[in-house]
Amino acid sequence: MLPKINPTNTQAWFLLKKHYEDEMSRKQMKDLFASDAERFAKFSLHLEDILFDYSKNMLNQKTLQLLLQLAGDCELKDAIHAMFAGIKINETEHRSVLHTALRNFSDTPILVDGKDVMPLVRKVLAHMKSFCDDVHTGKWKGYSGKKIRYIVNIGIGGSDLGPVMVTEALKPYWHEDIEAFFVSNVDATHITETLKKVTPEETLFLVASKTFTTQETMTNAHTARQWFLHTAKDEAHIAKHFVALSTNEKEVTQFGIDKANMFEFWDWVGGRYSLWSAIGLSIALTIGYDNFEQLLKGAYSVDTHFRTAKLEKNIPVLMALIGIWYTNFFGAQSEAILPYDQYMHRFSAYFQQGNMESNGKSVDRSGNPVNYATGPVIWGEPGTNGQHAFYQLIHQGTLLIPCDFIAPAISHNPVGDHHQKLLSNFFAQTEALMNGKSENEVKAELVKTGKNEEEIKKLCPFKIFTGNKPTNSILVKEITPYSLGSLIALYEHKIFVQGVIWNIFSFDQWGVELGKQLAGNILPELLNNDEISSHDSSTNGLINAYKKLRTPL
Ligand SMILES: O=P(O)(O)OC[C@H]1O[C@@](O)(CO)[C@@H](O)[C@@H]1O
Repeated sequence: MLPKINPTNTQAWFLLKKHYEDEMSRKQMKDLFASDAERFAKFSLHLEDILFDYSKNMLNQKTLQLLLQLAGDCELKDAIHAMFAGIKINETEHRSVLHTALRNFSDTPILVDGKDVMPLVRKVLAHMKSFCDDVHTGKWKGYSGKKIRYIVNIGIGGSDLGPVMVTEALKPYWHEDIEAFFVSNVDATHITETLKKVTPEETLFLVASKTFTTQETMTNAHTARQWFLHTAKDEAHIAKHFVALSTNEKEVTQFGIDKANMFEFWDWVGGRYSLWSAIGLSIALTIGYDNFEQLLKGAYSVDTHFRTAKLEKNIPVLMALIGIWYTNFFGAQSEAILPYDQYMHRFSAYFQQGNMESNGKSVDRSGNPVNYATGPVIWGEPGTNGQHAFYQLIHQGTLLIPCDFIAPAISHNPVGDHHQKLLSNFFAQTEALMNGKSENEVKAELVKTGKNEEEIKKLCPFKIFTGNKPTNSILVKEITPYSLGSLIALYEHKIFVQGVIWNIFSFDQWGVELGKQLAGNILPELLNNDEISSHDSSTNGLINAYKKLRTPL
């Protein structure tokens, strides 16, 4: 069990509030730098090939000390131990939380209900490896004797976002004979457009679903099955072109996939934490099992850091505490993740689910409504594109938006000076957000343009940058399977730490149920032309308008 401590009742919270009101709410970051030449050295950390620079934040040593005291008051260390030890901290679903077991390269057994899960984990990994080898060598062929060339992963949420993000981020590592596609939306456009690009004889469908009951996934899987059989004819050929990634053997076999073609995982793996499991088969098939294993090892390295590093030197803990500082004391309501790497274009989307489905909660671990803010909105786009879309608001808007800037020092595509131009923006943006541009600096610039005093007076207010906009900078040597695994694990553990301190349950997702339930009620109403009056006037009005617009059934 996790402790049930309301963070606002801790001494640290009281002291942090006072520290914010008396000191930090009025502090200028540029003054913090001006008064301490060693600020960068003091507020940055290295973890293998990752540099985490948290110096461009609205904090000083006292802030950190109080945030770490908050972690102590909320018994964070015990919570970390509890997760790794397989204690059922997902209390509302009576489950352990052990995505870390999926990448446990130590000899340490991990017990769930008294049974070591590691033999099971290793058995599935071995099955994934041999399957990848068979597909890549052509030992596993399609029904007409052709090698598998196309992988189509059919899944949604955690059964899609992780594989998509990782295979996109690691495109330079793709197996030369494999092309991967991902279908998630129940909008038939997604499966229709994908099936245009593949052939039944050369395609392997991965039906990825922890529950194997998700409407979108099962609908798309049946459509893919019909499409396949239209050419292949014989249902016996299904076995060569459909595999299942799931915890639910009963539903898998009912769908018509042999359990020998099922790659299992377990209920102690949350959907949004499942890319390390059998859900990662699409990753392993696309980049090769050895690279998939490097991804696991990169995450394992961070797990070890997270479990053993002192809190003050613990990167995920610091990421989490800095986020709490802005969310709960500065009133920030969102955080931007801005990877300066085009391959990483789905990284922030991945953590929309990871973060918002974990910590988008308003009831604490005792079942009471919280009286403080919890999970922020997570969003972002790759740099430099974001600079031409929303940086105006980050620089000069009224909202405080803490940003994580991520960049590789080495590009996979070192064409001309492109990478240096990308990095010059990566460095410049956090500098500009921190320093801003003062009225005097603006006036001096405008004088040089030859504008008269009246024009300068009029224009000046619009060109001032207040600065003091907080950012973390994460500089990675290169985006590789290993370093990507590490980056993902850093954010996973940040989310865990925040959930512990916010006294919420981060590993269930009851909030996704109501919409699905009501959609199930409405679906049969759409399958006839009758006028509907069973809902509120808006829902009735919309449904009836739809029926008038569409071709009558
Ligand atoms: O893997 P599955 O069971 O098909 O669930 C898919 C997604 O649906 C959810 O919204 C839960 O219903 C996400 O938590 C999950 O990742």
